[in-house]
Amino acid sequence: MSKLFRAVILGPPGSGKGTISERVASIFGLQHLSSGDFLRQNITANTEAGILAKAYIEKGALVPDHVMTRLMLPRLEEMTRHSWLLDGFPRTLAQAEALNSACDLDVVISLNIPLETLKERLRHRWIHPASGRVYNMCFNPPRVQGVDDITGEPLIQHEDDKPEALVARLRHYKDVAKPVIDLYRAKGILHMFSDTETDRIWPYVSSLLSAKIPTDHADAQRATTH
Ligand SMILES: Nc1nc2c(ncn2[C@@H]2O[C@H](COP(=O)(O)OP(=O)(O)O)[C@@H](O)[C@H]2O)c(=O)[nH]1
Ligand SMILES: Nc1ccn([C@@H]2O[C@H](COP(=O)(O)OP(=O)(O)O)[C@@H](O)[C@H]2O)c(=O)n1
Repeated sequence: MSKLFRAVILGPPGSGKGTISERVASIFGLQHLSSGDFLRQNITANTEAGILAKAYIEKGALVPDHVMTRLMLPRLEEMTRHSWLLDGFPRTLAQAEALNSACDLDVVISLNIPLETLKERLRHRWIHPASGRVYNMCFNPPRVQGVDDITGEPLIQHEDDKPEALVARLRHYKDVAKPVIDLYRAKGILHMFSDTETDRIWPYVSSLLSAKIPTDHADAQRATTH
């Protein structure tokens, strides 16, 4: 069996993790595991973890480490036969250490986007709450203003994407993420990308993954997903 590929994408809210992950999933055939989407599914399904997490997310706070690891590690267990790209987890050093003890990562992609750009993007970000689909009224608008392309249901804006909550949230992200980035840098698997546009970062991410992902594996994954 060809070797499985394990990657993590790190970056502040609005840095383009979801956007890049979707491209990686469709082009390289990796499973995109978004902890934010998984949290939202758990909230909708009223699971124990979902009920716990909801109170934190509504306040714009981070969900505690033990809740996140109890949610995500079993999810990764289910994926032992797949290659994946993990988006949104780990967010803290404790989460990174828990992930370390569960699996070996091949690559960590870290998105370094200027604060002004993040603020501008998140101001325009709207989501379809049931699916987690993300739109940007400038960069990636829905086909019909204000409604989801697939279901036609209304889009909403996260409380914590509204300008008042944003700056504090982005500052806090930086403090919490620094030791996680340092850990992966020390392991020699960190690849940092800096720009204001996803479309300019994408070619570099794509060539990194082309070089790292075994070709037979990428072909095999694509064959099973198409
Ligand atoms: N203007 C602009 N918006 C972008 C770009 N890349 C992503 N976005 C939008 O910025 C918002 C945040 O992107 P997302 O992928 O959700 O970031 P995440 O929070 O890191 O997962 C979304 O509304 C995206 O559609 C870009 O290069 N330019
Ligand atoms: N490891 C994680 C991932 C998400 N979350 C929470 O879930 C929310 C949505 O996560 P997300 O990854 O979809 O969105 P952003 O990081 O773009 O805000 C975050 O704003 C956090 O409140 C968390 O607390 N810990």
